[in-house]
Amino acid sequence: MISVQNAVFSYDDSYILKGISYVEESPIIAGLWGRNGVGKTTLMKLMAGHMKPSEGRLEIMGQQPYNNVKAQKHLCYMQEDHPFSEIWTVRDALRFYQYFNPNWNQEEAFQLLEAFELPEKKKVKKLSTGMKTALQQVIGLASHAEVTILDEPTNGLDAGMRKTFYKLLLKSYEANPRLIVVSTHHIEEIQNLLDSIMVIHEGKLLMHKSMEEIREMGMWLTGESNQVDVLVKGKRVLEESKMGSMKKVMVDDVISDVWRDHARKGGVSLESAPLQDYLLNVTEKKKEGIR
Ligand SMILES: Nc1ncnc2c1ncn2[C@@H]1O[C@H](COP(=O)(O)OP(=O)(O)OP(=O)(O)O)[C@@H](O)[C@H]1O
Repeated sequence: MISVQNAVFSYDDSYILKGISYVEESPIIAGLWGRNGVGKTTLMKLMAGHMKPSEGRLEIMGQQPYNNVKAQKHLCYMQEDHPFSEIWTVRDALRFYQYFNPNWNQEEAFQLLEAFELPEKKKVKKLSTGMKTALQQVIGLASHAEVTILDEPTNGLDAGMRKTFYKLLLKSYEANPRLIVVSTHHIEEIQNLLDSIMVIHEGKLLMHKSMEEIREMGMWLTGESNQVDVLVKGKRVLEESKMGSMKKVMVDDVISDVWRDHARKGGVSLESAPLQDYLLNVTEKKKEGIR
């Protein structure tokens, strides 16, 4: 459905993406995560055909997306702060995207408008930031495009609206599975909806894993400093803190029976690291080190 082969992108002489390869062959909800400014939007714009890679090749449903109407028929890209015409009402915006999206589901569009409490007759330019984001997600979901790309779909949404969005995203996907790529900073909130995650770091794809795999990664060990030090010797430590004689250390490894056994013998407690903390640590430059 999406194939990205060694995509490179630079603005003038500044390289943003330094060779990204990514293939998604079946309908799933895929997360895209990375620190601010790493190039998530850039990658999404390349996938959506809004920009051309400096090198490499991209295909959406077998078609290269840049400047290609055939590929655009399979695609719906809702970028952050999506440009809408100044004179449009909410209804006009729906009509416009209905025209360009052959799989558009009008019934779902109206249900989504209602769920987000978006008034059809209101001018888009008069919507609040959160309401405008909600409108973008109504369009993205109602498009039923084979490849739907949502850039920061919860930007400006309050906690209640984010919850509504997650519920509607899952409902829409389950009724009509397609490839939905979602970039997000709210990884803890959305992780239960995702099937896989891509992590971009320093212009490269640092990880592309299933959620089952990535949830297992990273663990905290807490106990007497000397015991913890023995256990983490030779391991990749991502974060540590001391409280008196106690130490808490995050290790880049997966909890296993061997770890459980060693931890029990050393009187050290073991727990899995929250995903966001793990990702922040593996994308931090200088803190980690091998013991
Ligand atoms: N038009 C442009 N000209 C030059 N540099 C740009 C332009 N647009 C973006 N950049 C730079 O490209 C890099 C990647 O930007 P991008 O918006 O893709 O990152 P992002 O991961 O989506 O960030 P965020 O999480 O903050 O939204 C940034 O360093 C940004 O400053």
